[in-house]
Amino acid sequence: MSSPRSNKPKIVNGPGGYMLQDVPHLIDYLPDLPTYPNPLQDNPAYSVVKQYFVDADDSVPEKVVVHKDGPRGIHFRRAGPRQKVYFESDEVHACIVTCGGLCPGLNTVIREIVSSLSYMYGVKRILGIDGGYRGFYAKNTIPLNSKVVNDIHKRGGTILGTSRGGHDTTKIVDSIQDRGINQVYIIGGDGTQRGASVIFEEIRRRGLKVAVVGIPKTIDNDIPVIDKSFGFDTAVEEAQRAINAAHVEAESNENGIGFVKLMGRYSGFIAMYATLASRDVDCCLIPESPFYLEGEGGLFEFIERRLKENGHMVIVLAEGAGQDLMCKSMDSTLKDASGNKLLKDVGLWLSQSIKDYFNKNKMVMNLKYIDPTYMIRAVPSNASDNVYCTLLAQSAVHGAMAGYTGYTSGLVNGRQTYIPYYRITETQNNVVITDRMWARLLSSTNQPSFLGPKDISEEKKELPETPLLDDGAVDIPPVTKEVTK
Ligand SMILES: Nc1ncnc2c1ncn2[C@@H]1O[C@H](COP(=O)(O)OP(=O)(O)O)[C@@H](O)[C@H]1O
Ligand SMILES: O=P(O)(O)OC[C@H]1O[C@](O)(COP(=O)(O)O)[C@@H](O)[C@@H]1O
Ligand SMILES: [Mg+2]
Repeated sequence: MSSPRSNKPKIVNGPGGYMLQDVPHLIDYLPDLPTYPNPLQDNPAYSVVKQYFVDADDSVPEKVVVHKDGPRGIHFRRAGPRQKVYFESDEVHACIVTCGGLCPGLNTVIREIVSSLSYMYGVKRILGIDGGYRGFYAKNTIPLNSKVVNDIHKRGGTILGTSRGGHDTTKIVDSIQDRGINQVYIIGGDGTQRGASVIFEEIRRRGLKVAVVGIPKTIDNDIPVIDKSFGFDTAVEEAQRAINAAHVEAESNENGIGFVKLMGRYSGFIAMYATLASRDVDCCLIPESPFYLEGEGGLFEFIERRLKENGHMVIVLAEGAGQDLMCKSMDSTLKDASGNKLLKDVGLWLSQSIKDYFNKNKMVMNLKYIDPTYMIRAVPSNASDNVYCTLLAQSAVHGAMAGYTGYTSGLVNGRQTYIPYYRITETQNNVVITDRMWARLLSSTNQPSFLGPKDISEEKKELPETPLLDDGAVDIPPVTKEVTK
């Protein structure tokens, strides 16, 4: 067990190879904090629920598929309300911030944090931080209550605004301290969770009674450990509209190609799931799966063959795919304000390359390029994402009220959990092209893998599985690929 104020991971080992990767608690560095009965015990809506409070020993396994003689493996603390809380209702001064790119469901998460705090725990003081991390020190705050957030879940985007860059730990923690904020809810992707982790470390170093809670947001689904990120289903659904349009255009023209570019900087999950859902896609190109254009087994040959067979085709491309194939003279070292690599527009480049190839070979071809990039993340979340966001927000609030801190609230194997930051920030979730899910995609599109046997064995060595949902892959340990920015 770690000592007070130590930033070593809290690990609890148990029999049969059980390991709990626990999250920090305020009493790790403030051991004398008083506790109070959870006000939920008097809430008429919850008092009828048997065993409503989560048992202190409940934990959730990271892997549900185990071998008979294998170890019990890594577990995370189960999320949910506790018998005792470490904050009195009128003591709580909470704030919420949204950072990074947009994602469907942001407003729902904001709404449900506000509702959980006010309706479940009687909290009255909740602030919205305007425009991401820099809003802590460079902008005014937005007072939030259940009335203000009442119908925001029907809108896309975030009512709080968002931004990249601007993470100044000292200024942010100074602002938290000066305003007397004691619960900080930080909604954002991998970069944001890294930022939350350093904010938590600084708060612990200063010995403040402040719970720091991350809520994972990523349209790209590139956050590890969690089953999937909120808004992902909505984005995949929205992408169907573009793919349908591409199919209609392709079918109606001689040698028609419908070409759709989707988001996915390093991870091709949106493209993969949109393709699998659609069944109209002939070829899906993602960052994790290298491909080449010319010659035998290349993309051009495949397109030509598919057009000859079917008279039309649909291509889905994730924006991070094929970046290496593009003109070397273009500056590929440019970064955005958060340090993420700025991508070149591979969609325009590849569609032009395909046109050039068919012109050169004097073949008729009609390519229609559709770029719905921002449309799929700017829409409001769908019904199932709304429910998901609600549970996520409630879990985040229960954890902070119970004194946990320095964690990301996330769904693991269908259960809400508290995950220590280091597990969220150490790796990135990627499509593993030697997994069954990618094989399912290849078999549904009947596209070539563009890989030789050597590439496959290299890939197998490097990339064990990281499923979005249960992909049936049981025999490879859960390690993800490290991606440098
Ligand atoms: N390593 C880091 N340490 C501290 N803050 C970071 C770090 N990486 C990113 N951030 C901050 O997190 C916020 C969001 O990051 P970004 O990468 O743009 O989006 P996302 O959180 O969606 O990945 C930005 O304000 C950025 O400055
Ligand atoms: O133009 P922006 O706002 O930087 O967003 C573009 C990027 O945002 C993403 O949708 C997601 O990135 P984040 O998870 O960092 O928000 C990427 O797929 C895309 O490259
Ligand atoms: Mg990111």
